[in-house]
Amino acid sequence: SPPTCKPTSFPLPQHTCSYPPEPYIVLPTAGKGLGVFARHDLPPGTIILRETPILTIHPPPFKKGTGYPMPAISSAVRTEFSKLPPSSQTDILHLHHHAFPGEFDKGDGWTDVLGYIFRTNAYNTGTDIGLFPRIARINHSCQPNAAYVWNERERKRVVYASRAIRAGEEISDSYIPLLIPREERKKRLERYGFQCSCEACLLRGKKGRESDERRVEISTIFKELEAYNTTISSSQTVNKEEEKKAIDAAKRSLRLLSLLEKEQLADYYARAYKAVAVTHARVRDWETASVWANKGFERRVMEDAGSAWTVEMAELTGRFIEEWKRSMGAGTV
Ligand SMILES: C[S@@+](CC[C@H](N)C(=O)[O-])C[C@H]1O[C@@H](n2cnc3c(N)ncnc32)[C@H](O)[C@@H]1O
Repeated sequence: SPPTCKPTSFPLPQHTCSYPPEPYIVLPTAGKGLGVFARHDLPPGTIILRETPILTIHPPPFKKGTGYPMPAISSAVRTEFSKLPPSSQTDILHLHHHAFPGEFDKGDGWTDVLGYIFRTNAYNTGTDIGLFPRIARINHSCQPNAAYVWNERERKRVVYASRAIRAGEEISDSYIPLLIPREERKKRLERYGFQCSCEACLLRGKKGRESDERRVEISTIFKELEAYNTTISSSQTVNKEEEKKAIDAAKRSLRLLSLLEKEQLADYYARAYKAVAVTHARVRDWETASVWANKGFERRVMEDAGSAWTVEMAELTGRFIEEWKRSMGAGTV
């Protein structure tokens, strides 16, 4: 049951609650270190955490294959760390870190621990990379129930429930792109020092292959549809071939939805809803286009009400509804 605000041992102004009613609690897990758990049922869209980075660095150039060079990362982190107050330094030093066997013996040893902490916990902050000590306690899943967005205006990372989360359930997000097969995901997770044991990663044999195929197909359909959906105009004249292409694209967008739902990849729903809306606008099915544009808008709003994506979906929804009304003859004399 959700915790109640207990009376404090000293009087607070206007008897305010002594702690914010956070929707999560950090607890030890079985085999994953600490983890973040829902204190009560969290409907999709519930904001779980909003956090400003405690430390950021401007990343050195990324090297394909080997990633960011660790010595440069460590040195940048050490510089920023030294500017922080002791309480923030303690928060950072308490974070979990993973180092590969032998890394500590290679010379830099413990002086590099900040680099390993950073490698294990950091997230992007727009153009930089930063540490968020509370968000850092969220464990990974390849079928996560929470998603995140970087809010540039507030300079905060926002984590929200992307699916319904039950009270007591562990909250998970993803450290890696998810539209790749299990073996590739496994490789990408190596730097964090664990093997994912989410439902998707535990599938074996035929079921495992089918899940991999679905993820690759989702990625292919996104690429196809996003390349195709660059322009839409209600008054466009189309020849037979173009019309057929448009019908196929609308069908593919519905397949995309069903694949995403099967894989429960809610992180990608907003992107898919836009693809469904725009492909249906191209075949002048304004009702479907309006409904899915509005769903996309609702998803984007829950991430960040003021983002360019939210504004775009609001505009598309308005436009498609106008076309829908026109197609029904509404507004004509
Ligand atoms: C960003 S931290 C997450 C919080 C961490 N569990 C802690 O105790 O602070 C990343 C580390 O958590 C652990 N971890 C995260 N997701 C995991 C998972 N799905 N299975 C096992 N360990 C996981 C790994 O040790 C990883 O290096």
